[in-house]
Amino acid sequence: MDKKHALIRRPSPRLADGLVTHIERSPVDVELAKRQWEDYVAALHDAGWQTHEVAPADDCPDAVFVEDTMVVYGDTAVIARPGADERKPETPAAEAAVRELGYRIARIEAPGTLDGGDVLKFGGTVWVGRGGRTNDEGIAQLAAHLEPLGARVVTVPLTKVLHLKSAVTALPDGTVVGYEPLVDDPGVWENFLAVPEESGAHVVLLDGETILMAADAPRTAELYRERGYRVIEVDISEYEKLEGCVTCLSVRLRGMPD
Ligand SMILES: CN(C)C(=N)NCCC[C@H](N)C(=O)O
Repeated sequence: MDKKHALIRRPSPRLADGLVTHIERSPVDVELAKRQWEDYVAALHDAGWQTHEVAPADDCPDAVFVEDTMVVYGDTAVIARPGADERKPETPAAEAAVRELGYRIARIEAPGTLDGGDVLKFGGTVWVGRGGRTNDEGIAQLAAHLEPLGARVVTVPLTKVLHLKSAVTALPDGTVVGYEPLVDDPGVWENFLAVPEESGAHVVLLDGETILMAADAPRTAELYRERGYRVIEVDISEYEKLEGCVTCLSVRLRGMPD
């Protein structure tokens, strides 16, 4: 069976200067963060994923959150135009990495802004959070790129957290999971499931039965196990201090369950 592929980007030595918008800044232990990143990558490898490193961007504190640089749909990679100016230099090397892997490239252009973390895909539907980082023009451009490929693009309000995937992600069966106090409108999803912990709302699908999530949501992990999933937990405390979560640290490529 073909390996599953994911992009990753190692943390910058300036990680501790990463952006913080909705939470209080607290000191980041960069050495611990590097070890946590190695463990995250090892968890992907253990689950049968092959990783491809985007060239490091040592001057960009938030570059490790590589998910934000693009939206991949089928054989197309739509290169994001980050809503935060500090993050705009992150995209050229990310684009080079997916181009090298054979993706067709499309781009969000000014005045559009869009961060990959604002985009949740499942079964042909693409929900996009319109909030701090992604604007209407960015969403319109994404729709123009993806709708001809068969996607249905739905705009979702987002005011309480940084990115849509800070609020909700989807389980392998399509259930959308979220920590309700941080979800603007849970009614957007017919199959919404409220989880008891904030970081329990963030899952990376490793295969149809296996979920990767942060280690600080044990009650939610148990809930997922009760639903029959194998749950792998990783400690990403240093990234959470920068409003990062498990999804942000990779981009899953072709053939992945979204
Ligand atoms: C789903 N999420 C949360 C992401 N995809 N990205 C997190 C980026 C965090 C960074 N400090 C920033 O403020 O941009």
